[in-house]
Order: sequence, then structure tokens, then C-alpha cells
Amino acid sequence: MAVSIDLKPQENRSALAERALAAAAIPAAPQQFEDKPSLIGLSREELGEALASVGVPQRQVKMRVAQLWHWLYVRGVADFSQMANVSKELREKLAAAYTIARPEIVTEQVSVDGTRKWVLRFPAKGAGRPVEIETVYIPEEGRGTLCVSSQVGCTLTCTFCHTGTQRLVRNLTADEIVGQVLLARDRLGDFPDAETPAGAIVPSEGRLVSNVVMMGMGEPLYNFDAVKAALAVVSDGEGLALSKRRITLSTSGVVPMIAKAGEEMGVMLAISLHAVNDTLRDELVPINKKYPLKELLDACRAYPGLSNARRITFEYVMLKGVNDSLDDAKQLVQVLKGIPAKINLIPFNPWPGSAYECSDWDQIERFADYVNQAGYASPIRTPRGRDIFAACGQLKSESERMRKKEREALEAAG
Ligand SMILES: C[S@@+](CC[C@H](N)C(=O)[O-])C[C@H]1O[C@@H](n2cnc3c(N)ncnc32)[C@H](O)[C@@H]1O
Ligand code: SF4
Repeated sequence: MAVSIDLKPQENRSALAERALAAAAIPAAPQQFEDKPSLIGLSREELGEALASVGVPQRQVKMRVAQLWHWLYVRGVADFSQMANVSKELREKLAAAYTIARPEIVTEQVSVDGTRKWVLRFPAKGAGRPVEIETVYIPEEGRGTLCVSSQVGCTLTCTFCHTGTQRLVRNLTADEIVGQVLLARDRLGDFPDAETPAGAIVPSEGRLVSNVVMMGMGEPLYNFDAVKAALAVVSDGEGLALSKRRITLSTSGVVPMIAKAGEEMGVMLAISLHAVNDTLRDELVPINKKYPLKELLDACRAYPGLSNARRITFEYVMLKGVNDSLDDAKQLVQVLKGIPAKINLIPFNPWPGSAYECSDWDQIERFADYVNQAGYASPIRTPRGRDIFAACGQLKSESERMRKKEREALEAAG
């Protein structure tokens, strides 16, 4: 394992950034791939089945599930031997059959603004190879957001997104999605509840990781079941306990899954809109050819539980001369009519080979003012972690390159 911590001096950091930077000193525990199923990310029922499979009698299963849940998600242990109130015999049986290990850290970088990026490696599944993904932590005043990946690569090819240039290698499993949250909390020293009694409900306020956004690599609605299972664990009130209002799922517009996400996951929804007519959206977000704007916006109108206090976030990347005119702003306001919405304006984050430029700052402000005067909150998202290539849409893992290198190594060996 190679952990490179790239810690740079910085002024005017937020308190959370300060704490996050301080945590950079925490040494990473050695990680090893274990060829055993993981207990992370299972529902309580599945965890009960796993316990029964190592011989826990049915009458004890519920109590043991509660114990394990507490160790895994409140105390954040990554080793069965630390589960003090579980008998040695059971710990050994569990360790022989299952793992609770964290993902392997390939690199860890800390930006001048406190943003932190991890490249994480997960074991091969079946006949595949090990894969790498990226997870990003963004500390801000009053909250800390973890940007979590759902897939290795992406099948969609949004023209402004770096991940879109990496073909899909595979979906992440629920344990790999929850594992990103656990690892971030480990590395940030954000499991301060080590002494909390079992069963206690721990509020997310005051935590370093207070919000989770499914905005890393991949399209979460193309990995529905694993994302749903993972978010159920992350929002469980007796474990990681992140309120569903603090979890946002971002989609490029997989229309048939939007209502299902609302009903079955109940988290906040973000839509990667980026264009207000089908011609341009077909080009920028090609899934639009399959599910055009009208269908997408109808699905948004029908999203369960919408109100002024519970709005959909529309993400709009600002591309110079492409989608940033005042006419675009005007049409944006028109197409969103009737949807409780907030519009996040995202300055385009460049990546090597990208064909776009970020809009000029005063144009972004003019656009924001227009939208704002029409009654929509329209914050301009400050780019974070650009120096470590951790900003929105800059993520792309080494899985493809690794594959080529591996192939070459194999050829050389042959
Ligand atoms: C990487 S995507 C992942 C989630 C999902 N696949 C989606 O498209 O919403 C998260 C957000 O990053 C935005 N994004 C992608 N590339 C970007 C770039 N180069 N600059 C700014 N934002 C970008 C996407 O449009 C989306 O709103
Ligand atoms: S923006 Fe989202 S859907 Fe589009 S290529 Fe990037 S990760 Fe995939």
C-alpha cells in the first residue's frame, strides 16, 4: 500500500477543514484484500443470516445483530477482535468466514482548501480484476460533504465529464459504497463515539462527515439495488445515522428509476440538467436521447415528498459560449416552472483533453442573478480540490490503465 499525503499550507481554513487537515497525521492501518464476503452493507436481516450461518442460535440472533451493528457503525471497528462484548469463540468464527476490512487506500491527497481525495482499491469480483475508484471529502463551514462513487467508470458519456471517458468496469457493491463512508470517517478521526453505549442514537451534527452525495464516479441509478442497500445502512438511526435529508443522489436522468428512488430510498434528489433544450442536452448529456427533457421534468414533478422545504437540486455546469447565455437562463426558469427547485451553478472543472472552457465569472454571476430574481436559489458552487483533481467531474480512476499494465506484465511473464 502506498499512502501519499500531500499536505499543503493554507490560510483562512474553516474549522472543519482545520480538523480534517489535522487528521492527515493519522497513519493508515495496513489493508489487505480478504477473499471472504463482507458483513459491511448488509441489512439487519442479512446480518442475522450471516450470524446464523456461523452457528448463532436463532434466539440470540437479534441481540447479536444489534451488537455487531453498534461495533461496525457507531464505534467503527474494522477488526472482529475489537468487539469486546462478543465472545472470543464467536469472533473467531466470524473472522474465519467473513471480513469487515476497509477498502485499500492507494493514495490520499489533501488540497490547499482542505478537500481530501482518496483513491481506493477494491478486490476483484468473480473473474474480474481489482478496481480503483475515488472518494472526495469537502469540508465547509458547518458541514462536511463526502462525495461517494457508485460505479467504476460510467456507461454514459457526458461530454464535459472526465468519468464519462472511462468505460464502465463494474458496479460497486453495497459494502464497497458503505466502505467509502467508513474509511473516510476513519481517516478523518470521525468515529468519536467509541464510548457510546449500544443502542444510543448519535446525531450527525458535529460530525466531520455530515452529508453524503452520490456524485462521485458513475450513475447511481444504474446500480440501483446496491446504492439503495448502502444508503439504508448509511441512514440507519442506530448506526451511521445520517438523516436522509443529508443524503443526495445525483442522476443524469434515468427517468424510469426516479420515482422508484423517491419511494424506496427517500433521499434528496439532484438532476444533472446542464441544458434547457433537447438539441443541446442530447449533445452534453447523451442519455437525453433516450429520456428527453419533458419526460425528465415530468418525473421530477412527480418525485414523492416535494415541497418548498424539500426541493430538487438542478445542477447546471457553466460552459463558456455553450449553455451560459441569458436566454438559456430565461428558458431554465421557464422549464422548471412548478417544480420546487434549487439551481446549483457549477463552474466547469477542466480536465486533460476536455473540449470546453469554464464560463467567465461575470457571466456566471449574471446568469445566477437572473435565476435568483426569478425566485430560485441559485448558489454558484465554489470549485474545491482542483489542485488535487478532486473537483466535480474530474474523477477518473486508474482501472483502465492498470488493466493495460497488468496485461503487459502478464505478456512479459509469458
Ligand atoms: C460526476 S456526476 C455523478 C453522478 C451522476 N452520474 C450524475 O451525472 O449526476 C456528479 C456531478 O458532476 C457534474 N460534472 C461532471 N463533470 C463535470 C465537470 N467537468 N465540471 C463540473 N461538473 C461536472 C455532473 O454533471 C454531475 O452534476
Ligand atoms: S456526469 Fe454522471 S452520468 Fe455523465 S458521464 Fe459523468 S458520471 Fe456518468
